[in-house]
Amino acid sequence: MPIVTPISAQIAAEKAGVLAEALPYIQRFYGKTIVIKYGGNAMTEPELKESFARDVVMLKLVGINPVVVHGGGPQINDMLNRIGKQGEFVQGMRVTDAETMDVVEMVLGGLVNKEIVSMINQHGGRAVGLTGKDGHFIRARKMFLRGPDGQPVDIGQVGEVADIDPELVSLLDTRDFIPVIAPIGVGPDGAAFNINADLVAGRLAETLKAEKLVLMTNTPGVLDREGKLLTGLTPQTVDRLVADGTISGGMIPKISSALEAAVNGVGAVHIIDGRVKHALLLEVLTAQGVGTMIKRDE
Ligand SMILES: Nc1ncnc2c1ncn2[C@@H]1O[C@H](COP(=O)(O)OP(=O)(O)O)[C@@H](O)[C@H]1O
Ligand SMILES: CC(=O)N[C@@H](CCC(=O)OP(=O)(O)O)C(=O)O
Repeated sequence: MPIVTPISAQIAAEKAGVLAEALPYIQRFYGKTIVIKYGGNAMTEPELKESFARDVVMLKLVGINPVVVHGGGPQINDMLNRIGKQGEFVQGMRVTDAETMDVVEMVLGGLVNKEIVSMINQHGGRAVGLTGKDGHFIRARKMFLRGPDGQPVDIGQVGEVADIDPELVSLLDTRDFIPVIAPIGVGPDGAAFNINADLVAGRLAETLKAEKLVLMTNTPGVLDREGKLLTGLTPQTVDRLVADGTISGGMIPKISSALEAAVNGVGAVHIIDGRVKHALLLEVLTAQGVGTMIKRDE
């Protein structure tokens, strides 16, 4: 007879408590869509990637529809370095010439996308990888930034979302597939556009009328100048934090996309630390608020 070591009553109660805690969240999100932005900075150790894949599969199995939008900024930088090029950013957006666009498509649409798809599938999910070129479902237009003098700055083949057709993603959801989306859009003439993944995730969450948008990154959330975690952020507070330089770089498109989603009807928007194991599960299925919550108003 196999020998079974009994776990202590206390550990058993703790484990049962955690599992039972998930019930109201499963009920609340059952049949609903959650858009998850998986940032390139959160894709570090294999163990973390695996915990992410398991979390996504688990959400799907309990009846929630996870839709993954991934980034891959650091992975693009690595590939650019290999061909002797240096990544260059303006206000958190990559300056994208024709050669860089090829690398972006190769890395995001190819390597990174397929790694995530394959990891989810290895854990029993049915993930399908897409870029906005598939069914032309993410239509883009060229993005112009404003320089300090108010003049437009041309950063090349960088796009903003013009329009998202939700049909393809909804179809995959209803057939129990898990869409995994690379942030590449298509212009009116069929050209590819490099779009910041936070912007795609935010617009997709709005278009799909998602219950929740979770942005997974490499900080505990939005931090103040002393490194303290800020939460319950509103448009007014964010404007002030950007103006005084507390929020900078890649956090700028992230927070503006989070705010837009909150203002445009996405029930809950969170920026969380993707370097924490099972951060996604903790965020969605427990009362453990990990990270910064964004609110539409005071
Ligand atoms: N106030 C802030 N709080 C937290 N992170 C900030 C802040 N301002 C700027 N950042 C930077 O934003 C980064 C996250 O954005 P980004 O590098 O684009 O991540 P991701 O690849 O996950 O999208 C952080 O690692 C940090 O360096
Ligand atoms: C226009 C622009 O900047 N596009 C991003 C797309 C990838 C991305 O957003 O990746 P992370 O989420 O990992 O930062 C880039 O080229 O890096």
